[in-house]
Amino acid sequence: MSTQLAPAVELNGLSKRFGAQNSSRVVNAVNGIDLTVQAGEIVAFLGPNGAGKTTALDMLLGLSEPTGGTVRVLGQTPSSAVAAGRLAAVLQTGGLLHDMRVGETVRAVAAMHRVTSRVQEVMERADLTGIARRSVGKCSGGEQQRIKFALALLPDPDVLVLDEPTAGMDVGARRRFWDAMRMDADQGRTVIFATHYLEEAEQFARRTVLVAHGKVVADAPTEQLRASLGGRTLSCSLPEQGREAAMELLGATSGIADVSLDGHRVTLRAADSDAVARLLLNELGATDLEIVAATLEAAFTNLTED
Ligand SMILES: Nc1ncnc2c1ncn2[C@@H]1O[C@H](COP(=O)(O)OP(=O)(O)OP(=O)(O)O)[C@@H](O)[C@H]1O
Repeated sequence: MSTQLAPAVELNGLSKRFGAQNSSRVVNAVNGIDLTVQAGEIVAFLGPNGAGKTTALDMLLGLSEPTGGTVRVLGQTPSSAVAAGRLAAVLQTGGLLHDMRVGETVRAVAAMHRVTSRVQEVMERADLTGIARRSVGKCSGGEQQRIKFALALLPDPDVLVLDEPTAGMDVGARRRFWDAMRMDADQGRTVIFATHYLEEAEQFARRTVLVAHGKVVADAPTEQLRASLGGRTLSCSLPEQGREAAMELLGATSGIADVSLDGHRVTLRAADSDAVARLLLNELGATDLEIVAATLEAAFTNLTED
């Protein structure tokens, strides 16, 4: 990998319309995305089905032309970045030859790109050395994605794009895939990946770009996105004496939502959990306080609901 001054990725007003302009079947799949990703960042593209993630990534990779706006990768057009081996991808589609063995596949593509010296390293990075002699056709979906990951690593690209790389994998396969990815990303590569899995964004990306209806609806550190949008859930036991009055007070306090009582335990959501915890413990005699961060799922639902 080489150092560079230009941002890793720059999307300006990126748009893609399918269908003729005046036709009733026109789809604005991507609708004016502005995004700058600096070298070394790991960014999740998170969004529901049909949000426009794949369409945006295809343009970022130069696989399709925007109908509006521009794409620069490391200051170049996507196709020159790909040709220079600086941009590579793991896509959902795209064939591997099933009759070839895993190691053979990686060696053949390495020979094509004249990078045979990298075979061993990428086999290790993608956790393939244990299955090098297995036929590709006998590999599980997760293993086949790791083969594609190895092929993408061969040119030692500065920017790696992954479109839902773990779609269809079970939890264990997903974890092994991300373990391999994490080891690699620690080397300073820029990684942009599309996912439906909220926990993948949470566990792997420091920054999350939330996409809905072809637009960016949020772009923030993943941690911050979750905290600011979802707040936290607090639950505690309230003493019987004064419980009714306490419930009334909680219900009437701004910044507190969804107050409910189950037996002697009250559960609520709060934006400022520290302040509410103080209120519960110091003023209302609460005990056994539990505070849980909202999931990204909650943040996601808040933001993408029409
Ligand atoms: N070739 C095409 N012709 C017409 N419409 C298209 C075409 N490709 C995509 N679309 C539409 O554009 C919208 C965005 O699709 P896209 O595949 O980019 O979404 P996505 O966020 O990647 O979804 P998923 O998570 O399901 O892969 C969808 O409404 C889709 O039906």
